[in-house]
Amino acid sequence: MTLAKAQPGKIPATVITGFLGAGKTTMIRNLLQNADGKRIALIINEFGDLGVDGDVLKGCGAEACSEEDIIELTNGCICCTVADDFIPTMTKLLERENRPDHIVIETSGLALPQPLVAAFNWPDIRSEVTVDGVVTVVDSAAVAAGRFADDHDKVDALRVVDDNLDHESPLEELFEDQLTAADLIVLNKTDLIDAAGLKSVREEVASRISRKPTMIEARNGEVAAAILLGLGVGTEGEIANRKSHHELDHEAGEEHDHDEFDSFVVELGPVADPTLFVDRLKTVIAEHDVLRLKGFADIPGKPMRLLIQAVGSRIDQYYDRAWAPGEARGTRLVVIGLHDMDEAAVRTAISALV
Ligand SMILES: Nc1nc2c(ncn2[C@@H]2O[C@H](COP(=O)(O)OP(=O)(O)OP(=O)(O)O)[C@@H](O)[C@H]2O)c(=O)[nH]1
Repeated sequence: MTLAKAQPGKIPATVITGFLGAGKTTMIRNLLQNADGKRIALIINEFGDLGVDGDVLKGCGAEACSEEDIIELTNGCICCTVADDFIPTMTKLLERENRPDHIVIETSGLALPQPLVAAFNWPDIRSEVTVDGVVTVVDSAAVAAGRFADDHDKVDALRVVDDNLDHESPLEELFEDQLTAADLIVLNKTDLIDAAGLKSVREEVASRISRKPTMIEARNGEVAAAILLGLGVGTEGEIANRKSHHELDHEAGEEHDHDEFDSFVVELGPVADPTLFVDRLKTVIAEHDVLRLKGFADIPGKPMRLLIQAVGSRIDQYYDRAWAPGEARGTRLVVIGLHDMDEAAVRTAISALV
């Protein structure tokens, strides 16, 4: 890949984006464990009030990135808090005596990468850092299952009765916006689909964007550091040509917000039977169309907490670390869905599982 536009003296920053649960944190964890001796500072932005990603990454014990190099931005989606949150964080990072070799930024699964990349054109940042590249992680199984494809016939039919329906679904728009910003697309979770499925995912992804960024395939986010880092694009100089739906709408007078999505945290007591709990959780997720659920469960008699990760109704679980001395044991799950998700009903359904 070309290094022509790499800027000597500036710290390269890689922006990693992709929809909820695509595998961004998993890919970064793998990167930190195989960083070819680079010292990496990590800025993580998560949607939902429970820093699960930060916890997962801090617990990975990789030498490339100590705990002080992991910075969590928790005041909402990074694309909306660029001036208040991201710029001051970057400035502080750059003032450090011991500067990192590379900065990796994980956006929330609901963030538009464009405003973040554009922030690298701010004078204080531009002189010191450049965007090495934007990497968009795709959940190939979710694409194959039609998660991001609107039923256009249905929408067209609804539009006949409601002219205000001029938007694609929020999922479809975000999916396209995150692809539009990409310098490299990682088609992840290839283990969950067959070769024919993967071929149609490639075609579908390609059909969503006019540019042709490189597309690679991965499982469990296993992509070599030499591929992810060192793209040398300087994306901040090109981002004006990769406008999101929201920027285009904004030019037409509409504002961007995250009202289309909602999140809340459910706190529960101990979970006596984790197998049964997870099994029933799948049903709750499917019935209420929960997009993403993640958190930790307290299993009586176990010294470790159980990490629960659901993307749609596919759930992974493993004991990730021991409860720390003095740490209050408890079950805490963050739930993310579309804004019309019935929070009270989901809370009641999940609470009934323990
Ligand atoms: N089967 C399979 N599961 C995967 C793969 N990559 C990630 N996962 C699982 O998918 C779930 C979500 O992965 P994350 O890495 O947390 O996804 P994310 O994009 O960081 O999620 P958000 O930060 O919530 O947007 C976890 O349970 C992962 O173990 C993969 O290639 N195959």
